[in-house]
Amino acid sequence: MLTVNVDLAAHAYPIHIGNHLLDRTELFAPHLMGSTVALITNATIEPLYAARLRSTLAPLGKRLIQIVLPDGEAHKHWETLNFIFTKLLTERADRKTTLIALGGGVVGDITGFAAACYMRGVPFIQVPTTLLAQVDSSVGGKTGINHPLGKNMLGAFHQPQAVIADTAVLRTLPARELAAGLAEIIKAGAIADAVFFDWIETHIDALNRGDETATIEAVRRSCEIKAQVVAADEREQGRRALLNFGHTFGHAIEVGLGYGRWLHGEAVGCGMVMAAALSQQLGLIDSATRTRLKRLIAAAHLPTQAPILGSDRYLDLMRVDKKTEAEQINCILLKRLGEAFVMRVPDHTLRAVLTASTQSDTAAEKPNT
Ligand SMILES: NC(=O)c1ccc[n+]([C@@H]2O[C@H](COP(=O)([O-])OP(=O)(O)OC[C@H]3O[C@@H](n4cnc5c(N)ncnc54)[C@H](O)[C@@H]3O)[C@@H](O)[C@H]2O)c1
Ligand SMILES: O=C(O)C(=O)C[C@@H](O)[C@H](O)[C@H](O)COP(=O)(O)O
Ligand SMILES: [Zn+2]
Repeated sequence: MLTVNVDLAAHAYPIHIGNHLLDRTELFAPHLMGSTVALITNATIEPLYAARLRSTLAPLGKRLIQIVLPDGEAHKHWETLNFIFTKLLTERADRKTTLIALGGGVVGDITGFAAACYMRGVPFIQVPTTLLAQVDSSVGGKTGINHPLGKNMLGAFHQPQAVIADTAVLRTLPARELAAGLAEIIKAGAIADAVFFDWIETHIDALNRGDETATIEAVRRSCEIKAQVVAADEREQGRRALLNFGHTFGHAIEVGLGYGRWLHGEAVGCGMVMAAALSQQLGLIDSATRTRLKRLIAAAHLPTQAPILGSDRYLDLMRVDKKTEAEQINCILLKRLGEAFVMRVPDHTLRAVLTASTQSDTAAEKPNT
């Protein structure tokens, strides 16, 4: 096992990474506060891993409440959140109850938001079970739900007590979900670490087939990068916005097509290609750099051609982004591979890139199916 620390003064916490951590009672014990634990998972993960986690927790003698959510991005909304609150209240969960999120980013984001709200805040632990959740969503304390008009529009910053990432559970992850996780790994390299980006390029085949050593290294380095960014700027006043590379376009794709049609990682993969095109259009990077990023995203089996929504619709959707100020769209752009920055981009420049990115391939509307 290896551990990456998130050095936040008020609430620092460990990210434990390794195989079979789900069975290690001693990793959970220090982070369970009161007498009750609420294990929150979804209908797909429950039959795979919940019993194992329940027996890991059993020696600690806590009362255990289990809450099983419907699976999917389309359920990341207030009704599912309210379902959690109703269960917690019915079961008399008190304000020392620790919530445990066992699942991917959807379970993690909703559970974290439930923890931020329930009785004005209870502790929670992230047990991420997708590659995407292990490399990105379980770390950093962004929690929330979607609104029909915008992605992650309701939420809170609420840091977990710990992240326990059991890389062995990735063996049951469908290939399409593995690829989605690779998008956020590529993002970490593209915005912050050119050497890591090179490493991903040379290990992409190993990562695609879920090679254990390569996967653990990718999880470790991605978490390290995210932990550094979050420790420097927990509430996204500046540098943390770089973690949004590809997301201004990506979130527009997710909302525009309907939640769940493209996976978050697929939309972000394609969004990074679009952001690289924009960076080139603005004269920040050359075509060789843009092509390198696009090739890596394609090699990770992610879509590189944007779905056709129409430029006006894209711009409307992009303007809902949380980085927008006074109706002006802010994008994360590349200076080079390994270095990114935020810039306000005028609509006419975005329109040119949107037209070029969507003009040729209607098959892109449904990736990997
Ligand atoms: N909070 C953040 O910082 C942050 C960062 C990135 C993404 N996100 C959010 O995360 C979400 C995407 O997360 P995701 O990609 O994990 O998707 P997800 O949570 O929908 O999980 C993907 C699918 O894999 C299944 N699954 C999970 N673990 C499995 C396993 N071990 N074996 C078999 N199947 C398994 C799930 O049931 C689901 O069907 C989006 O809502 C996105 O907005 C949040
Ligand atoms: O942690 C962050 O900060 C990120 O931006 C990570 C992203 O990968 C993630 O998708 C996040 O939820 C997007 O944040 P949002 O504020 O744009 O909703
Ligand atoms: Zn993301």
